[in-house]
Amino acid sequence: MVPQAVDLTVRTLGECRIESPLAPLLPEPESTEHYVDEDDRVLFDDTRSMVAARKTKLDALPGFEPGGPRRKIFFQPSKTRVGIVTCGGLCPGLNDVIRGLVLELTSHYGVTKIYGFRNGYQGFIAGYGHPPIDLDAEAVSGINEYGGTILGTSRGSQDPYEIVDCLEQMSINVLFVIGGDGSMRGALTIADVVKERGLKIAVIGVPKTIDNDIPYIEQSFGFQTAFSKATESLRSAHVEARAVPNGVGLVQVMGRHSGFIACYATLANNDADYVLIPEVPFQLDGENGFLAHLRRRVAERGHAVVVAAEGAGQEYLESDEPGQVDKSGNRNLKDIGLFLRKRIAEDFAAHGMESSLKYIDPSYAIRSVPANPYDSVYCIRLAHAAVHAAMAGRTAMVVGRWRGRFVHVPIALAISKRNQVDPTGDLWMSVLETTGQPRHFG
Ligand SMILES: Nc1ncnc2c1ncn2[C@@H]1O[C@H](COP(=O)(O)OP(=O)(O)O)[C@@H](O)[C@H]1O
Ligand SMILES: O=P(O)(O)OC[C@H]1O[C@](O)(COP(=O)(O)O)[C@@H](O)[C@@H]1O
Ligand SMILES: [Mg+2]
Repeated sequence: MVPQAVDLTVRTLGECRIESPLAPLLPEPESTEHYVDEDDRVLFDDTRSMVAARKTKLDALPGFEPGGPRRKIFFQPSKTRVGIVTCGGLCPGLNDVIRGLVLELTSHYGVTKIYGFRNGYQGFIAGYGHPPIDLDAEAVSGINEYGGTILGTSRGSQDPYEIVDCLEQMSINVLFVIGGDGSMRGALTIADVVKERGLKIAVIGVPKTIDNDIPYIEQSFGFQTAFSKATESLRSAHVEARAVPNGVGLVQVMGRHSGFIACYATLANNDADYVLIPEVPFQLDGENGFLAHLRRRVAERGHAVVVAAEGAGQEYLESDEPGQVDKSGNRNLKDIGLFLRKRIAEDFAAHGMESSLKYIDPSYAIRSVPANPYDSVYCIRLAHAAVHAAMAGRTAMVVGRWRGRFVHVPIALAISKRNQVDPTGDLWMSVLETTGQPRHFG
Protein backbone atom coordinates (compact mmCIF):
# COMPACT_ATOMS: atom_id res chain seq x y z
CA MET A 1 0.00 0.00 0.00
CA VAL A 2 1.41 3.40 -0.98
CA PRO A 3 1.19 5.88 1.92
CA GLN A 4 -1.19 8.81 1.45
CA ALA A 5 -0.83 12.34 2.87
CA VAL A 6 -2.99 11.44 5.87
CA ASP A 7 -0.63 8.59 6.83
CA LEU A 8 2.24 11.08 7.15
CA THR A 9 0.45 13.43 9.54
CA VAL A 10 2.16 13.68 12.92
CA ARG A 11 0.17 13.87 16.16
CA THR A 12 0.69 16.93 18.34
CA LEU A 13 -0.14 17.62 21.98
CA GLY A 14 -1.22 21.21 21.35
CA GLU A 15 -0.27 24.61 20.04
CA CYS A 16 3.35 25.76 20.41
CA ARG A 17 3.25 29.10 22.26
CA ILE A 18 6.62 29.28 24.01
CA GLU A 19 9.58 31.00 22.38
CA SER A 20 12.28 28.36 21.79
CA PRO A 21 15.73 29.02 23.23
CA LEU A 22 17.02 27.90 19.83
CA ALA A 23 14.96 30.43 17.84
CA PRO A 24 17.83 32.94 17.51
CA LEU A 25 19.95 30.26 15.81
CA LEU A 26 17.39 29.58 13.09
CA PRO A 27 17.87 30.83 9.54
CA GLU A 28 15.29 32.75 7.53
CA PRO A 29 12.09 30.74 7.09
CA GLU A 30 12.80 29.37 3.66
CA SER A 31 13.94 25.98 2.43
CA THR A 32 17.21 25.48 0.58
CA GLU A 33 19.00 22.39 -0.66
CA HIS A 34 20.54 22.12 2.84
CA TYR A 35 17.64 23.14 5.04
CA VAL A 36 13.92 22.47 5.18
CA ASP A 37 11.80 25.08 6.90
CA GLU A 38 9.38 23.83 9.54
CA ASP A 39 6.35 24.81 7.46
CA ASP A 40 7.65 23.04 4.36
CA ARG A 41 7.29 19.29 3.68
CA VAL A 42 9.75 16.64 2.42
CA LEU A 43 8.00 14.93 -0.47
CA PHE A 44 7.40 11.23 -0.11
CA ASP A 45 7.84 10.57 -3.83
CA ASP A 46 11.04 11.38 -5.65
CA THR A 47 10.45 10.44 -9.27
CA ARG A 48 8.36 12.10 -11.93
CA SER A 49 6.29 8.98 -12.50
CA MET A 50 5.56 8.52 -8.78
CA VAL A 51 4.41 12.11 -8.49
CA ALA A 52 2.38 11.85 -11.70
CA ALA A 53 0.68 8.68 -10.45
CA ARG A 54 -0.75 10.66 -7.50
CA LYS A 55 -2.89 12.69 -9.93
CA THR A 56 -3.16 15.44 -7.37
CA LYS A 57 -2.26 19.10 -6.76
CA LEU A 58 1.16 20.06 -5.39
CA ASP A 59 -0.30 20.94 -2.00
CA ALA A 60 -1.93 17.54 -1.67
CA LEU A 61 1.23 15.53 -2.41
CA PRO A 62 2.19 13.40 0.59
CA GLY A 63 5.11 14.90 2.47
CA PHE A 64 6.87 14.32 5.79
CA GLU A 65 7.09 17.05 8.38
CA PRO A 66 10.76 18.07 8.50
CA GLY A 67 12.87 17.49 11.61
CA GLY A 68 14.74 20.31 13.33
CA PRO A 69 14.26 23.09 15.86
CA ARG A 70 11.03 25.10 15.88
CA ARG A 71 10.71 28.80 16.60
CA LYS A 72 7.96 28.13 19.13
CA ILE A 73 7.77 25.09 21.38
CA PHE A 74 5.08 23.36 23.45
CA PHE A 75 6.86 22.50 26.69
CA GLN A 76 8.30 25.02 29.15
CA PRO A 77 11.89 23.66 29.41
CA SER A 78 12.38 24.50 33.10
CA LYS A 79 9.30 22.44 34.00
CA THR A 80 9.91 19.57 31.60
CA ARG A 81 10.74 16.13 32.99
CA VAL A 82 12.10 13.56 30.56
CA GLY A 83 12.44 9.76 30.48
CA ILE A 84 14.69 7.70 28.20
CA VAL A 85 14.51 3.93 27.65
CA THR A 86 16.30 1.46 25.36
CA CYS A 87 14.51 -1.78 24.37
CA GLY A 88 15.08 -4.88 22.22
CA GLY A 89 18.38 -6.20 20.85
CA LEU A 90 21.60 -4.24 20.99
CA CYS A 91 22.74 -2.01 18.17
CA PRO A 92 25.87 0.14 17.79
CA GLY A 93 25.16 3.75 18.72
CA LEU A 94 22.63 3.32 21.54
CA ASN A 95 24.90 5.19 23.94
CA ASP A 96 25.53 7.89 21.34
CA VAL A 97 21.78 8.51 21.11
CA ILE A 98 21.35 8.58 24.90
CA ARG A 99 24.23 11.05 25.21
CA GLY A 100 22.92 13.16 22.32
CA LEU A 101 19.46 13.40 23.88
CA VAL A 102 20.81 14.35 27.30
CA LEU A 103 23.26 16.96 26.02
CA GLU A 104 20.74 18.61 23.70
CA LEU A 105 18.09 18.72 26.43
CA THR A 106 20.43 20.12 29.06
CA SER A 107 22.73 22.41 27.08
CA HIS A 108 20.28 23.91 24.63
CA TYR A 109 16.85 23.70 26.22
CA GLY A 110 17.89 23.89 29.86
CA VAL A 111 15.97 20.75 30.91
CA THR A 112 17.28 19.56 34.26
CA LYS A 113 15.26 16.44 35.11
CA ILE A 114 16.11 13.47 32.91
CA TYR A 115 15.58 9.87 34.03
CA GLY A 116 17.05 6.77 32.44
CA PHE A 117 14.62 3.84 32.75
CA ARG A 118 16.55 0.61 33.04
CA ASN A 119 16.33 -2.71 31.22
CA GLY A 120 13.75 -1.76 28.63
CA TYR A 121 10.07 -1.53 29.49
CA GLN A 122 10.74 -3.46 32.72
CA GLY A 123 12.19 -0.21 34.09
CA PHE A 124 8.68 1.28 34.44
CA ILE A 125 7.33 -1.60 36.47
CA ALA A 126 8.18 -1.32 40.17
CA GLY A 127 8.06 -5.09 40.71
CA TYR A 128 11.24 -5.62 38.69
CA GLY A 129 13.21 -3.49 41.15
CA HIS A 130 15.20 -1.44 38.63
CA PRO A 131 14.69 2.16 39.78
CA PRO A 132 15.43 4.87 37.18
CA ILE A 133 18.74 6.68 37.22
CA ASP A 134 19.39 10.40 36.91
CA LEU A 135 20.96 11.43 33.64
CA ASP A 136 22.98 14.60 33.19
CA ALA A 137 26.05 15.69 31.24
CA GLU A 138 28.38 13.97 33.67
CA ALA A 139 26.44 10.69 33.66
CA VAL A 140 26.70 10.45 29.86
CA SER A 141 30.27 11.67 29.54
CA GLY A 142 32.27 9.32 27.31
CA ILE A 143 29.55 6.65 27.07
CA ASN A 144 29.67 6.85 23.28
CA GLU A 145 33.07 5.13 23.43
CA TYR A 146 31.34 1.90 24.43
CA GLY A 147 28.99 -0.55 22.76
CA GLY A 148 25.75 -1.68 24.40
CA THR A 149 23.51 0.66 26.38
CA ILE A 150 24.22 2.17 29.78
CA LEU A 151 20.51 1.78 30.55
CA GLY A 152 20.32 -1.94 29.82
CA THR A 153 17.62 -3.46 27.64
CA SER A 154 15.16 -6.37 27.56
CA ARG A 155 12.58 -8.18 25.52
CA GLY A 156 9.11 -9.13 26.76
CA SER A 157 6.01 -6.94 26.80
CA GLN A 158 4.77 -4.88 29.77
CA ASP A 159 1.34 -3.44 30.47
CA PRO A 160 1.13 0.04 28.84
CA TYR A 161 -1.32 1.18 31.56
CA GLU A 162 1.26 0.42 34.23
CA ILE A 163 3.92 2.19 32.19
CA VAL A 164 1.74 5.31 31.93
CA ASP A 165 0.95 5.07 35.68
CA CYS A 166 4.69 5.30 36.27
CA LEU A 167 5.09 8.26 33.89
CA GLU A 168 2.22 10.05 35.66
CA GLN A 169 3.60 9.33 39.14
CA MET A 170 6.98 10.74 38.12
CA SER A 171 5.38 13.71 36.31
CA ILE A 172 7.24 12.84 33.11
CA ASN A 173 6.31 15.05 30.14
CA VAL A 174 8.47 13.48 27.44
CA LEU A 175 9.43 9.84 26.87
CA PHE A 176 12.10 8.84 24.38
CA VAL A 177 11.99 5.18 23.31
CA ILE A 178 15.09 3.92 21.52
CA GLY A 179 14.15 0.58 20.00
CA GLY A 180 13.07 -1.49 17.03
CA ASP A 181 9.71 -2.44 15.59
CA GLY A 182 8.59 -4.21 18.76
CA SER A 183 9.60 -1.26 20.94
CA MET A 184 7.78 1.13 18.61
CA ARG A 185 4.63 -0.99 18.82
CA GLY A 186 4.99 -0.63 22.57
CA ALA A 187 5.62 3.12 22.26
CA LEU A 188 2.45 3.57 20.21
CA THR A 189 0.36 1.77 22.80
CA ILE A 190 1.89 4.04 25.47
CA ALA A 191 1.05 7.15 23.39
CA ASP A 192 -2.50 5.83 22.93
CA VAL A 193 -2.99 5.30 26.67
CA VAL A 194 -1.61 8.81 27.27
CA LYS A 195 -4.21 10.17 24.82
CA GLU A 196 -7.00 8.07 26.33
CA ARG A 197 -6.22 9.61 29.73
CA GLY A 198 -6.06 13.14 28.31
CA LEU A 199 -2.44 13.57 29.42
CA LYS A 200 0.19 15.78 27.77
CA ILE A 201 3.11 13.40 27.48
CA ALA A 202 5.12 13.27 24.25
CA VAL A 203 6.27 9.81 23.14
CA ILE A 204 9.10 10.03 20.62
CA GLY A 205 10.92 7.07 19.10
CA VAL A 206 14.47 6.82 17.82
CA PRO A 207 14.35 3.72 15.61
CA LYS A 208 17.03 1.13 16.34
CA THR A 209 17.67 -2.00 14.29
CA ILE A 210 20.90 -3.45 12.97
CA ASP A 211 18.77 -5.44 10.53
CA ASN A 212 17.71 -2.11 8.96
CA ASP A 213 14.17 -3.47 8.83
CA ILE A 214 12.24 -0.33 9.83
CA PRO A 215 10.64 1.31 6.77
CA TYR A 216 10.52 4.98 5.72
CA ILE A 217 13.76 5.95 7.44
CA GLU A 218 16.24 5.11 4.66
CA GLN A 219 18.77 3.53 7.01
CA SER A 220 18.86 2.90 10.73
CA PHE A 221 21.70 4.02 12.98
CA GLY A 222 24.30 1.37 13.77
CA PHE A 223 23.63 -0.46 10.53
CA GLN A 224 26.77 0.88 8.87
CA THR A 225 28.90 -0.12 11.86
CA ALA A 226 27.33 -3.59 11.92
CA PHE A 227 27.86 -4.41 8.27
CA SER A 228 31.38 -2.94 8.39
CA LYS A 229 32.17 -5.32 11.24
CA ALA A 230 30.65 -8.20 9.25
CA THR A 231 33.02 -7.49 6.34
CA GLU A 232 35.89 -8.61 8.57
CA SER A 233 34.34 -12.09 8.70
CA LEU A 234 33.87 -12.13 4.92
CA ARG A 235 37.51 -11.20 4.45
CA SER A 236 38.61 -13.98 6.83
CA ALA A 237 36.37 -16.48 5.07
CA HIS A 238 37.90 -15.48 1.74
CA VAL A 239 41.49 -15.79 3.00
CA GLU A 240 40.74 -19.22 4.51
CA ALA A 241 38.93 -20.46 1.39
CA ARG A 242 41.69 -19.35 -0.97
CA ALA A 243 44.41 -20.99 1.08
CA VAL A 244 43.29 -24.60 0.64
CA PRO A 245 42.23 -26.81 -2.26
CA ASN A 246 38.49 -26.51 -2.92
CA GLY A 247 38.04 -24.11 -0.02
CA VAL A 248 34.59 -22.89 0.90
CA GLY A 249 34.14 -19.99 3.29
CA LEU A 250 30.67 -19.80 4.79
CA VAL A 251 29.58 -16.76 6.83
CA GLN A 252 26.28 -16.36 8.63
CA VAL A 253 25.30 -12.81 9.58
CA MET A 254 22.32 -11.41 11.46
CA GLY A 255 19.20 -10.50 9.53
CA ARG A 256 16.02 -12.03 10.79
CA HIS A 257 13.71 -11.04 7.96
CA SER A 258 15.86 -8.58 6.03
CA GLY A 259 19.15 -9.36 4.33
CA PHE A 260 20.64 -5.87 4.29
CA ILE A 261 23.70 -6.74 6.38
CA ALA A 262 24.52 -9.66 4.08
CA CYS A 263 24.11 -7.47 0.97
CA TYR A 264 26.09 -4.47 2.19
CA ALA A 265 28.91 -6.56 3.69
CA THR A 266 29.17 -8.32 0.34
CA LEU A 267 29.26 -5.11 -1.67
CA ALA A 268 31.85 -3.64 0.70
CA ASN A 269 34.67 -6.00 -0.19
CA ASN A 270 33.52 -8.05 -3.14
CA ASP A 271 34.78 -11.30 -1.59
CA ALA A 272 31.50 -13.22 -1.63
CA ASP A 273 30.32 -15.36 -4.52
CA TYR A 274 26.87 -16.23 -3.18
CA VAL A 275 24.52 -14.26 -0.95
CA LEU A 276 21.44 -15.92 0.51
CA ILE A 277 18.81 -13.66 2.08
CA PRO A 278 15.31 -14.20 3.50
CA GLU A 279 13.71 -12.12 0.75
CA VAL A 280 14.95 -14.37 -2.08
CA PRO A 281 14.00 -18.06 -1.76
CA PHE A 282 16.52 -20.46 -3.27
CA GLN A 283 16.46 -24.02 -4.46
CA LEU A 284 19.18 -26.17 -2.91
CA ASP A 285 19.16 -29.28 -5.05
CA GLY A 286 19.05 -30.03 -8.76
CA GLU A 287 21.26 -29.08 -11.69
CA ASN A 288 20.59 -25.38 -11.24
CA GLY A 289 20.23 -25.46 -7.50
CA PHE A 290 22.56 -23.62 -5.13
CA LEU A 291 24.66 -26.67 -4.25
CA ALA A 292 25.40 -27.56 -7.88
CA HIS A 293 26.30 -23.93 -8.64
CA LEU A 294 28.66 -23.81 -5.69
CA ARG A 295 30.30 -27.09 -6.65
CA ARG A 296 30.85 -25.90 -10.24
CA ARG A 297 32.26 -22.59 -9.09
CA VAL A 298 34.72 -24.33 -6.73
CA ALA A 299 35.73 -26.77 -9.47
CA GLU A 300 36.41 -23.85 -11.85
CA ARG A 301 37.96 -21.31 -9.49
CA GLY A 302 39.31 -23.40 -6.63
CA HIS A 303 37.36 -21.67 -3.85
CA ALA A 304 34.14 -19.80 -3.02
CA VAL A 305 32.64 -17.62 -0.31
CA VAL A 306 28.98 -17.90 0.72
CA VAL A 307 27.18 -15.35 2.89
CA ALA A 308 23.86 -16.29 4.46
CA ALA A 309 21.57 -14.01 6.45
CA GLU A 310 20.21 -15.91 9.44
CA GLY A 311 16.63 -15.73 8.15
CA ALA A 312 17.47 -17.21 4.73
CA GLY A 313 16.22 -20.65 3.73
CA GLN A 314 14.12 -21.15 6.86
CA GLU A 315 11.71 -23.20 4.75
CA TYR A 316 14.35 -25.96 4.72
CA LEU A 317 14.47 -26.04 8.49
CA GLU A 318 10.83 -25.97 9.46
CA SER A 319 9.85 -28.87 11.65
CA ASP A 320 6.60 -30.13 13.11
CA GLU A 321 7.37 -28.49 16.45
CA PRO A 322 5.12 -25.58 17.31
CA GLY A 323 6.91 -22.33 16.39
CA GLN A 324 9.15 -21.15 19.21
CA VAL A 325 9.10 -17.44 19.96
CA ASP A 326 11.19 -15.18 22.17
CA LYS A 327 9.75 -13.09 25.01
CA SER A 328 8.72 -10.36 22.55
CA GLY A 329 6.94 -12.82 20.29
CA ASN A 330 9.68 -12.82 17.61
CA ARG A 331 9.92 -16.23 15.96
CA ASN A 332 13.14 -18.04 16.92
CA LEU A 333 15.02 -18.97 13.80
CA LYS A 334 16.62 -22.31 13.04
CA ASP A 335 20.33 -22.26 12.22
CA ILE A 336 20.70 -21.96 8.45
CA GLY A 337 24.50 -21.66 8.73
CA LEU A 338 24.93 -25.04 10.39
CA PHE A 339 22.42 -26.60 7.99
CA LEU A 340 24.29 -25.26 4.95
CA ARG A 341 27.62 -26.37 6.37
CA LYS A 342 26.32 -29.92 6.62
CA ARG A 343 24.59 -29.94 3.24
CA ILE A 344 27.57 -28.43 1.39
CA ALA A 345 29.97 -30.97 2.89
CA GLU A 346 27.60 -33.84 2.06
CA ASP A 347 27.12 -32.59 -1.48
CA PHE A 348 30.85 -32.37 -2.21
CA ALA A 349 31.38 -35.82 -0.73
CA ALA A 350 28.51 -37.28 -2.77
CA HIS A 351 30.18 -35.96 -5.92
CA GLY A 352 33.57 -37.32 -4.97
CA MET A 353 35.07 -33.85 -4.52
CA GLU A 354 37.46 -33.05 -1.75
CA SER A 355 36.53 -29.83 0.03
CA SER A 356 37.46 -27.81 3.06
CA LEU A 357 34.70 -25.69 4.56
CA LYS A 358 35.37 -22.96 7.12
CA TYR A 359 32.30 -21.64 8.90
CA ILE A 360 32.26 -18.22 10.58
CA ASP A 361 29.31 -16.79 12.53
CA PRO A 362 30.23 -13.32 13.83
CA SER A 363 26.80 -13.18 15.49
CA TYR A 364 26.70 -10.72 18.42
CA ALA A 365 30.20 -9.41 17.58
CA ILE A 366 28.71 -7.15 14.91
CA ARG A 367 26.13 -5.44 17.11
CA SER A 368 27.94 -5.08 20.45
CA VAL A 369 30.66 -2.75 19.18
CA PRO A 370 30.72 1.05 19.54
CA ALA A 371 29.36 3.04 16.61
CA ASN A 372 31.79 4.07 13.90
CA PRO A 373 32.21 7.81 13.29
CA TYR A 374 29.60 7.89 10.51
CA ASP A 375 27.00 6.24 12.74
CA SER A 376 27.99 8.48 15.67
CA VAL A 377 27.25 11.53 13.53
CA TYR A 378 23.92 10.03 12.47
CA CYS A 379 23.06 9.16 16.09
CA ILE A 380 23.69 12.63 17.40
CA ARG A 381 21.69 14.24 14.62
CA LEU A 382 18.78 11.86 15.21
CA ALA A 383 18.97 12.68 18.91
CA HIS A 384 18.84 16.40 18.18
CA ALA A 385 15.86 15.92 15.88
CA ALA A 386 14.10 13.81 18.52
CA VAL A 387 14.56 16.50 21.19
CA HIS A 388 13.31 19.27 18.88
CA ALA A 389 10.23 17.20 18.00
CA ALA A 390 9.46 16.43 21.64
CA MET A 391 9.88 20.01 22.84
CA ALA A 392 7.52 21.08 20.06
CA GLY A 393 4.87 18.71 21.45
CA ARG A 394 4.98 16.10 18.71
CA THR A 395 4.05 12.57 19.78
CA ALA A 396 3.57 8.99 18.51
CA MET A 397 6.33 9.56 15.97
CA VAL A 398 9.90 8.50 15.23
CA VAL A 399 12.71 10.55 13.80
CA GLY A 400 14.31 9.37 10.60
CA ARG A 401 15.89 10.46 7.37
CA TRP A 402 14.05 10.38 4.06
CA ARG A 403 15.60 11.40 0.74
CA GLY A 404 18.55 12.75 2.77
CA ARG A 405 16.43 15.04 4.99
CA PHE A 406 15.63 14.57 8.68
CA VAL A 407 11.89 13.98 9.07
CA HIS A 408 9.12 13.05 11.51
CA VAL A 409 7.51 9.69 10.74
CA PRO A 410 4.30 8.65 12.54
CA ILE A 411 4.96 5.44 14.49
CA ALA A 412 1.91 3.85 12.88
CA LEU A 413 3.61 4.24 9.50
CA ALA A 414 7.01 3.07 10.77
CA ILE A 415 5.48 -0.21 11.98
CA SER A 416 3.06 -0.64 9.08
CA LYS A 417 5.44 -2.92 7.21
CA ARG A 418 8.98 -4.26 7.28
CA ASN A 419 11.85 -2.78 5.30
CA GLN A 420 13.27 -5.56 3.16
CA VAL A 421 15.65 -5.98 0.27
CA ASP A 422 13.54 -5.70 -2.88
CA PRO A 423 14.46 -8.62 -5.18
CA THR A 424 13.55 -6.36 -8.12
CA GLY A 425 15.35 -3.31 -6.73
CA ASP A 426 18.75 -1.86 -7.48
CA LEU A 427 20.46 -3.06 -4.28
CA TRP A 428 19.85 -6.73 -5.10
CA MET A 429 20.88 -5.99 -8.70
CA SER A 430 24.20 -4.64 -7.39
CA VAL A 431 24.64 -7.83 -5.35
CA LEU A 432 24.02 -9.96 -8.44
CA GLU A 433 26.48 -7.84 -10.42
CA THR A 434 29.11 -8.14 -7.71
CA THR A 435 28.81 -11.85 -7.01
CA GLY A 436 27.87 -13.14 -10.43
CA GLN A 437 25.28 -15.42 -8.86
CA PRO A 438 22.13 -16.10 -10.90
CA ARG A 439 18.89 -14.27 -10.17
CA HIS A 440 17.31 -17.62 -9.23
CA PHE A 441 18.67 -20.96 -8.13
CA GLY A 442 16.64 -23.72 -9.67
N1 LIG B 1 2.89 -5.39 19.89
C1 LIG B 1 3.55 -4.92 20.94
N2 LIG B 1 2.93 -4.14 21.85
C2 LIG B 1 3.57 -3.68 22.94
N3 LIG B 1 4.88 -3.93 23.20
C3 LIG B 1 5.55 -4.69 22.34
C4 LIG B 1 4.94 -5.23 21.16
N4 LIG B 1 5.87 -5.95 20.49
C5 LIG B 1 7.00 -5.86 21.23
N5 LIG B 1 6.82 -5.10 22.32
C6 LIG B 1 7.81 -4.82 23.36
O1 LIG B 1 8.85 -3.99 22.88
C7 LIG B 1 10.10 -4.39 23.46
C8 LIG B 1 11.13 -4.67 22.42
O2 LIG B 1 10.61 -5.52 21.42
P1 LIG B 1 11.52 -6.52 20.60
O3 LIG B 1 10.70 -7.07 19.51
O4 LIG B 1 12.17 -7.47 21.52
O5 LIG B 1 12.71 -5.63 20.06
P2 LIG B 1 12.76 -4.49 18.99
O6 LIG B 1 12.12 -3.30 19.57
O7 LIG B 1 14.20 -4.32 18.77
O8 LIG B 1 12.03 -5.00 17.78
C9 LIG B 1 9.80 -5.59 24.30
O9 LIG B 1 9.66 -5.19 25.64
C10 LIG B 1 8.51 -6.08 23.71
O10 LIG B 1 7.75 -6.84 24.58
O1 LIG C 1 19.51 -13.05 20.65
P1 LIG C 1 18.69 -11.80 20.66
O2 LIG C 1 19.19 -10.77 21.58
O3 LIG C 1 17.24 -12.08 20.87
O4 LIG C 1 18.82 -11.13 19.24
C1 LIG C 1 18.90 -11.79 18.01
C2 LIG C 1 18.24 -10.96 16.95
O5 LIG C 1 18.43 -9.60 17.15
C3 LIG C 1 18.55 -8.93 15.90
O6 LIG C 1 19.79 -8.29 15.92
C4 LIG C 1 17.42 -7.97 15.70
O7 LIG C 1 17.13 -7.36 16.90
P2 LIG C 1 15.90 -6.41 17.10
O8 LIG C 1 14.64 -7.14 16.73
O9 LIG C 1 15.96 -6.05 18.53
O10 LIG C 1 16.18 -5.25 16.20
C5 LIG C 1 18.44 -10.01 14.85
O11 LIG C 1 19.25 -9.81 13.76
C6 LIG C 1 18.74 -11.25 15.60
O12 LIG C 1 18.02 -12.30 15.08
MG1 LIG D 1 12.43 -6.31 16.12
